[in-house]
Amino acid sequence: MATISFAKSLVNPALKLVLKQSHCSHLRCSGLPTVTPLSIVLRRNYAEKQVFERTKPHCNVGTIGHVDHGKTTLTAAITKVLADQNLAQKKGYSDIDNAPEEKARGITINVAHVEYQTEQRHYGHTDCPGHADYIKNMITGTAQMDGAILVVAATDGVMPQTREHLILAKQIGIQHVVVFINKVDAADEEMVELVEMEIRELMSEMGYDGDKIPVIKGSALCALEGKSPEIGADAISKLLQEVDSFIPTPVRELDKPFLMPVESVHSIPGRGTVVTGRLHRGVLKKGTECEIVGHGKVMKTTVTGVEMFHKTLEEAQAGDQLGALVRAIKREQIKRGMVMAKPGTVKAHDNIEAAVYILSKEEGGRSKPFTSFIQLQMFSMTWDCASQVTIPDKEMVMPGEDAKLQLKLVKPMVCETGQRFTLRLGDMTLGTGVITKINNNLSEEDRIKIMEGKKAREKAAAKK
Ligand SMILES: Nc1nc2c(ncn2[C@@H]2O[C@H](COP(=O)(O)OP(=O)(O)OP(=O)(O)O)[C@@H](O)[C@H]2O)c(=O)[nH]1
Ligand SMILES: [Mg+2]
Repeated sequence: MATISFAKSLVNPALKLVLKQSHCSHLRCSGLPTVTPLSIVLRRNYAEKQVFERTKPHCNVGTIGHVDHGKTTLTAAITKVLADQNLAQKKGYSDIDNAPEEKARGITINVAHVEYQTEQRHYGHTDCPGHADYIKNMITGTAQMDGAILVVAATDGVMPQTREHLILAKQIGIQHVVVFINKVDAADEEMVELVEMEIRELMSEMGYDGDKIPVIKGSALCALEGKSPEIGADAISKLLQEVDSFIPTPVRELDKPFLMPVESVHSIPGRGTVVTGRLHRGVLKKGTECEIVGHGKVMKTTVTGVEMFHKTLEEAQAGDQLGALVRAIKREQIKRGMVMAKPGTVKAHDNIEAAVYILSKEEGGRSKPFTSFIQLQMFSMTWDCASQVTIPDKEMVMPGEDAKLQLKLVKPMVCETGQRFTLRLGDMTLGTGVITKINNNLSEEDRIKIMEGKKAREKAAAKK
């Protein structure tokens, strides 16, 4: 967030509104520091003025793949090829590999944000220096990717981290992946073909359309060094064409159905009940029908007025902090943590799966591992709820590790796949995660068991 306000303070005030309506609102509601998109919309011209140049749609991509397969070399090569067409600033390998440290929810991630544009779009591109950084970045969404470029070296083929990054990409909802088979200068043709078959098979196994996925073969190093254009610069241009056409431009937050997590509720004499919060996505107008969901309730109502800074307004947009006057609902019926949304677009769930990163001790986490049946408090949007944890595929999770977890909540709360959350134990943040799957809601019997477990643990804690 600090970066965003810094960037905003550089903007001519007349441009603030434009920024707010375009990208900032989207950034602000992501709740995590994101650097690239703003650096894209803000460009320094040399008369020392900031100029707003939003001429093309924006898309976030990143390189993923096994260690040493050439992700950073490819990132540098892309900027070089585009710089030759005046579409990017050339970044050297070391500019990218010395990625600055970033902190998201206490988690330290080394991540390089590079920007460039093609004729079609602006891009924010993420490259991380190490495997652990990729895992953390994908889970915490330090730079959310709308699509990914999977780099596979022709000399090695599919390797463990190729798989691991792809599994995670699929789980967290990255639906579009373009493959770059790298290092073809160092492998014979037959080998390259075998690697292509192997990768298409793996993509199908992961639930992607392995036959249709674009696979480009080339050499990032040749492109970076300006050698053998047919496998160098030309292959990079081909890759970028595929990225342009295969990865769709994301739907802007403003175009999605509205959703506002409830922060607080007030009763205003003579007017009624006002719900406050920040509009997470979409637009909200006076007269809109809405549903208020969470804490085991679903209520229908109509928004009869929208206010910002004590002034009424016609329409609030994603990112706005607002108050919404609602018809015929009492203050006592609405609670923080519920979600106000377009009817039928959100549901409360209590049985979910997630990809989670557990903080190491140095990152502020605890020093001990945990096992199944630990009870953790889950925080997401404005709600928090006790949850019982199951680790389906290992004995325990160590600090500094990532894991797949099943979380059973003591009451249904609004959850969606791709939604991010943190897990806390007492006053300590244990980890952060993203919802990857929603399972059928718990039976009454299951819920009672979890509640009993919760009470027993509370009793034990009180005794201590
Ligand atoms: N022969 C050949 N070598 C390449 C090519 N691309 C990258 N390399 C070399 O492969 C090595 C690893 O490249 P990087 O770009 O650092 O790989 P990476 O995937 O970013 O590695 P990590 O960030 O450590 O996971 C370097 O020595 C590169 O020079 C290529 O097209 N051909
Ligand atoms: Mg690298």
